[in-house]
Amino acid sequence: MLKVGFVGWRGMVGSVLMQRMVEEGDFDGIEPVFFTTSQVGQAGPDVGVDVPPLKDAFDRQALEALDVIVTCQGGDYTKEVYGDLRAGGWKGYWIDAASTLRMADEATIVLDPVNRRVIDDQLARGAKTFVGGNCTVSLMLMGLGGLFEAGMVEWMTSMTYQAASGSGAKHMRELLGQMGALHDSVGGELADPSSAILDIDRKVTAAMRSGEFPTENFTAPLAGSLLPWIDTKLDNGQSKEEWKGSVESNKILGLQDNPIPIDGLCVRIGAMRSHSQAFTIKLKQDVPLDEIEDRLAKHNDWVKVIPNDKEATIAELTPAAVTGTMSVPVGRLRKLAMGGEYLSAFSVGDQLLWGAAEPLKRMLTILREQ
Ligand SMILES: NC(=O)C1=CN([C@@H]2O[C@H](COP(=O)(O)OP(=O)(O)OC[C@H]3O[C@@H](n4cnc5c(N)ncnc54)[C@H](OP(=O)(O)O)[C@@H]3O)[C@@H](O)[C@H]2O)C=CC1
Ligand SMILES: N[C@@H](CC(=O)OP(=O)(O)O)C(=O)O
Repeated sequence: MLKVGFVGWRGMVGSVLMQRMVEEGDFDGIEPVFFTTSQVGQAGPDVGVDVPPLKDAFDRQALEALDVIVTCQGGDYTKEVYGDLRAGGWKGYWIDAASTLRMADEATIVLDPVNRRVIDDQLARGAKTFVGGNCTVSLMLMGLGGLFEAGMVEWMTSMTYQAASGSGAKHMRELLGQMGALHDSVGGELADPSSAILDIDRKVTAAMRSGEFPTENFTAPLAGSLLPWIDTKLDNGQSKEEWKGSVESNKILGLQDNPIPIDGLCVRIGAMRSHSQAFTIKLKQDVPLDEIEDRLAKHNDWVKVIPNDKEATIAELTPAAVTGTMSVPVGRLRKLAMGGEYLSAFSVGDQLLWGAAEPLKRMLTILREQ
């Protein structure tokens, strides 16, 4: 029976992972050990099987005794622990949500409905380090996997609409705080149907720009606004989030030697936990739309093609409809005015499920079934 250590299980990503593993009975047939950086000795989570008290996440001996370590603790933990463990000769499997190791040669980015072949090849070669992809990347590939599988894509842009959860739990709280502050600034006017909308707008804008507006985490208003920059700046002017869209996608697809150009702008919006993306896809050939829809729909069990009409789009292709579900709808499929080789698409997906926890959960299952 695999002895599996979980680090970061009580964080936001970790909690979603625990929830999914309990739902699918994934704790049967493994020996789970739970770790913490702050609550050593306290009771572990209720996952339906007996678990020992929480162990210290920096206890080398306890970590070295494991066959698998699954961590959602974040990049700082990975930096502090992974290198030393490997240098000390630990040969277990490391499954990680953080970006730290993704582009390292020894690491495989896991998204098995898209790259099971790559994962199996790496396992056969003795690879031991498996990392979940960036959320927008994983969600894009879950939605558009059929086109990549068929080798149809010449290049692609991805313009993202990313939810607050991608920045963490405090940011989700702050978004709601900002929404509340905006509402509070015009509570009286909203209760009065005859109040002038431009007065309401002026007051809301003043509230947003005031020193009291809660912006400690985002550093700027997000509610009622948006933030067209995510993560740090690279020398070429891309944000790091935009860079990931290209390098991680090609690594997942096993196309590093002949990468598909993928680029775009990453934007934070006031959604809670589902990321959306608008794509312009340059196809290698003018393929009929019905064939495209068919390939997309058949690629995996979670993608859902939404007809390109207003009712279906508004009912099914929004964060409000998708959050908390495993579904990755893709719609707004049509040929653009530039010509038959130019396809538009729009997709939505839960950033904490397929965007973070699910690929890790499934990698653990792949190891169990080996
Ligand atoms: N692949 C992807 O797209 C994504 C990856 N991530 C990765 O996952 C990492 C973790 O993200 P996220 O889950 O948002 O981080 P959280 O901040 O929610 O949790 C991280 C750790 O904080 C500690 N913690 C302290 N206070 C609390 C509290 N009140 N409730 C819960 N935990 C608490 C816990 O560690 P302890 O028990 O040791 O105190 C927990 O494991 C990120 O740093 C990132 O690397 C995140 C989002 C998406
Ligand atoms: N950066 C993503 C979330 C995230 O954690 O990404 P990564 O796993 O690549 O660091 C977002 O802000 O939406």
